[in-house]
Formats: sequence, structure tokens, C-alpha cells
Amino acid sequence: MTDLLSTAQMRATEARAIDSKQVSGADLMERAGAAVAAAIGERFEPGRALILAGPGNNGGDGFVIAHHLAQTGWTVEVGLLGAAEALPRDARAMHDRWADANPVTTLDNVRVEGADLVVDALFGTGLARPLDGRAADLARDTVPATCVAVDIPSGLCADSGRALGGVAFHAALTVTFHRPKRGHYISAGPDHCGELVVTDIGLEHFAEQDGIPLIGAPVQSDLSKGASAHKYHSGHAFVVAGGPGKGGAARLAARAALRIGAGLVTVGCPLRALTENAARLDAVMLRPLDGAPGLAEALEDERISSVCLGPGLGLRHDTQMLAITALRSEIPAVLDADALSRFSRDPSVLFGFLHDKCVLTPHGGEFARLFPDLAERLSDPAEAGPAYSRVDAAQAAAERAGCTVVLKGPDTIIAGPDGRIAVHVAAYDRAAPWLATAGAGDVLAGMIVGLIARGMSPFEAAAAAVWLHVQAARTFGPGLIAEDLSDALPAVFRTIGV
Ligand SMILES: NC(=O)C1=CN([C@@H]2O[C@H](COP(=O)(O)OP(=O)(O)OC[C@H]3O[C@@H](n4cnc5c(N)ncnc54)[C@H](O)[C@@H]3O)[C@@H](O)[C@H]2O)[C@@H](O)CC1
Ligand SMILES: Nc1ncnc2c1ncn2[C@@H]1O[C@H](COP(=O)(O)OP(=O)(O)O)[C@@H](O)[C@H]1O
Ligand SMILES: [K+]
Repeated sequence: MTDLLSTAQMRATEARAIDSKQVSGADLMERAGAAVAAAIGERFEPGRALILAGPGNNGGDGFVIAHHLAQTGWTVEVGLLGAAEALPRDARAMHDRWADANPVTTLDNVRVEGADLVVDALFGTGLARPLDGRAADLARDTVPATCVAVDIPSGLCADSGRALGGVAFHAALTVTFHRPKRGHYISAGPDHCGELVVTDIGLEHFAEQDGIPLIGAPVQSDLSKGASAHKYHSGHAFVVAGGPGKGGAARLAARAALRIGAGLVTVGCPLRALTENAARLDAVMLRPLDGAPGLAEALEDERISSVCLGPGLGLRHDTQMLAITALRSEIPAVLDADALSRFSRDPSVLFGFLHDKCVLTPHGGEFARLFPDLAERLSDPAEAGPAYSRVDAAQAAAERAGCTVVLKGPDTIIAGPDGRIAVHVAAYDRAAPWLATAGAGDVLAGMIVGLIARGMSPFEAAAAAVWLHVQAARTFGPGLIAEDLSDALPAVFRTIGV
């Protein structure tokens, strides 16, 4: 499992290593700098390198890199921010080794024009405030294709992935140490980092706490079916649909629930929409519903194991009544789209009915309607690290709602009411840009409700569905529309051995 560390966790690991006396800070710096130089050597032909060295240990790494690049045929220039005398001890030692035989200029005197490679060793995990002055100018002027960031692009908050003050370097390659940090993955992190390489600098033995898990492929045995399985062993998912002409979203969700393995799926819709839905559904069953009382009656069937509401439901009063009815039944429920937005005027009404078997799947806009104060903290300018992050917001939302919250986006954060967190990021080798398409969210809601019907816990179902959803998009590739996601699931299942 890959996990994402906070800066505090990384610092604690480093401190434990140094306290053990098995390794020194200088050793770690030497290994870190050597690892960056090696990654550069694998990707760039020697030429003119400009190293931007900051006032802390990130700058110290920069001097190690200067030393290694010079030994492998590069012409190296180093510009230092601040005074050499003010560098921390290990960084000072690396500076002195370099400065013994080479000039060191000030950051004010360097020019990025003409450099084949710019090594951003200004700030790493110690960044405390926005870049300013010359550092901010260099962040704007450096061409991403020539930039290699040491540990993290300077200006980017390693805890939140947000650019402090809105200014941070963009790199073609970021080389970090020991484990990825949250900031490499969430929010703007991937956009700033370019390619991300995580290198071992010998700290594995000293890691104590795990970071936030990055969701990987589901366990095959959680998804496979027994040879003698009966359809009712895999649960019955119920999807509530809107009126005539509005049923597409619910049908997408229903089909996804069936494809992901729910034994039975029923779409419940107003009588007026029955013909339309009947014309478009085969394996998915249909049941006419007379508003909230009709839903209450339908959900009395004890074989129904999960319910999905929201896609295509509309923003009228009956959506609120349908949602409350579903929640009162205490059947595990996935609430998406209109079932969330309908409560924007007074979210506490919704919170009063939610229970711990519910999953809310808001995108950023829906999240802001239900949790306006948390969304505001996310959109306020990030001025100091650690900045308020999407992880913080999702965690606070799940605690307030008392259920699982899936905050969707290219980086999707899953938070449980018990404080549990997992993250899926559609970036780097999991990028899925074609997933940003109408109806993709409806399919995700259906996948989650299908897995809950099969018996997974809300949190596990959300985590597995988010991974499968992206994997289906990647498997289908360019040209993807929401309809294709469910049809790509069989191929995905085969590749993970289901
Ligand atoms: N944690 C570890 O185990 C290791 C850390 N190493 C390096 O050490 C780095 C962390 O070093 P530090 O803790 O010294 O932190 P940094 O080097 O990131 O920066 C700290 C210095 O910058 C100042 N500062 C912060 N934000 C500023 C801003 N916007 N404008 C001007 N000055 C600002 C701080 O007051 C402090 O003097 C890591 O990112 C990594 O590159 C590596 O050498 C090896 C191992
Ligand atoms: N750039 C992107 N890369 C990967 N996944 C994305 C991207 N943008 C959106 N998604 C995913 O696509 C889905 C979109 O859901 P949503 O915004 O509810 O759309 P809709 O309402 O049209 O169904 C979410 O699962 C989200 O995580
Ligand atoms: K950096």
C-alpha cells in the first residue's frame, strides 16, 4: 500500500532516525541529493544546470546535487537565497564543500534564461509562508519542462497540495524522499509536480505511523461470486428515478449497480415515467412509485439491501420527502446530486436523518451547498502551511454528517464518520481525464450502491467503487462517455482476477 505522509509525520520519522544514531542528518542529505542527481541523470543530457538553493535543508540538498551533477559533466551554477552563515548545520556543511572549489552567487543574480535545467531546491517541507520577491519571480519565470523540484515544488504546501499565496514552481520532475506527501497528490499537487519519483533514503526502519492510504485495486475475493451463489446472495439495490425525460441518470446508476454485481436492481419511478424507463431497461427491474409513501412501501421488502437517490431526481419538495423516507427506513443509502442539493437551504434537516450506513457523494459544488463553511475555508487563499486541505474538509464533513462522505474530483477523498480517510487520485499513472464527463458521477453512485448491496461496508464500497470507476475509464480510454463505464467493468474484473 502506498500511503501519503504529512510533513509532521515525515519530520518525526527523520528525527527518530537521527536520534537512533544509526544515521546522521548529513547522511540523509547526501542520500537525498544523490538520489535527485541520479534521477536527473536518467532523464536529462548534461548541459548547463542552475541550482536554486534555499535557506534550509532543501537548499542543503541543492548543494549535494550541485556536487554530483558537476561530477557527471554538467556546468553548474548555484544561486543561494539568504546568507551561507544562516544555513542549518548540515546544509552549511554541504554548502562549504561546494563553495571550497566553486563560486556561489545570490539568488538575485541568477537568470533562468539559458539554463538547460533548473533545480528547485528553495523550499521543501519547511515552507511556512508564500514565496515572495525573487523566489516568486523565479517560480513564474522557470519553464516547467526544464525544472526539477527537490522534494516538492517550492511554494506548494506539502500537507494540502495548495500553492501558498497562489505561487509555486511547476516542475517536469519532482523527486521526493521515503514516502510521497499529501501535497504531491491532492489538489494542485500533481499539476505542479510533473513526474513524481519517490526514492528510498534508508528511513523505512524508522517509520512509525502510516499515512493516509492511497486506494489500490480491490481484493479479488471481495468481488468474486461463489459457484453456488444465488442472486439474492448478492443483494438487491433500489434506485429511485425522477419524472419523464429525467430518468437517464438513474438508469446509469442502476446499470452500474447491476454490472458491479448486485444480484438484483430495481428502478423505482413515477407511473408517468414507466414507459420511458421500460423502453430503456431490460435486466434492471422497474417498479412504479407513488411519491414518498410509495417508496416507503417499496422499501418494506426486506430483501432490498441498499438504496440510491439523487441522480435526475429534481430539486422539488418530493426529492426531500423521498430522501427522508429512504433514510427513515435505515436501509444503507447512497445520496448524490439532487438529493444533496435539495437540502442546501438547511442542511441540518438532512443531517438529522443520516445514519452511519449512508454515503454522500458530493462534487465540489454540492459539497459547498451542504458544508458552506468548510468549502469557504478551502477557497480562502492559502497563506500559511499547513493550509486547510480537502482531506481536512472531507473529514470534518463526515463527522458532521455522521456518515461516509466521498468528496469527488480528480482527487477523491473518502472520509468515514469515525475519522477514517482514504484517497484516490486520478493523476500520474492513474490519470483519467475522460472521466470528467456528464453522468460519470451517477455511475459512481450506482457502483457504490451495488457494492453495498453485495454486503460491503459503506466506506469499503466507496473506496472500491472509486478505484473501479477510474480503472474502467482508463480501460476504455479516450472517447469515454458515462454509458461506457459499466460496460468496461467486465474487462476490469478480469484484469484483477475476479
Ligand atoms: N525530513 C527528512 O528526512 C529529510 C529532509 N531533507 C530536506 O530537508 C527539507 C526540509 O528542510 P527544512 O525543514 O530546513 O525546511 P526548508 O528547507 O523547506 O525551508 C526552511 C527554511 O525556509 C524558511 N522559509 C519558509 N518559508 C519561507 C518563505 N516563503 N520565504 C522565505 N523563507 C521561508 C524557514 O524559516 C526556514 O529557514 C526537505 O524538504 C528535504 O528537502 C533531506 O535533506 C533529507 C531527509
Ligand atoms: N479530471 C478528472 N479526472 C478523473 N476523474 C474525474 C475528473 N473530473 C471528475 N472526475 C470524476 O468524475 C465524476 C464526476 O461526477 P459528477 O461531478 O457528479 O458528474 P455528473 O453529475 O455529471 O455525473 C466523479 O467521480 C469525479 O471524481
Ligand atoms: K523544492
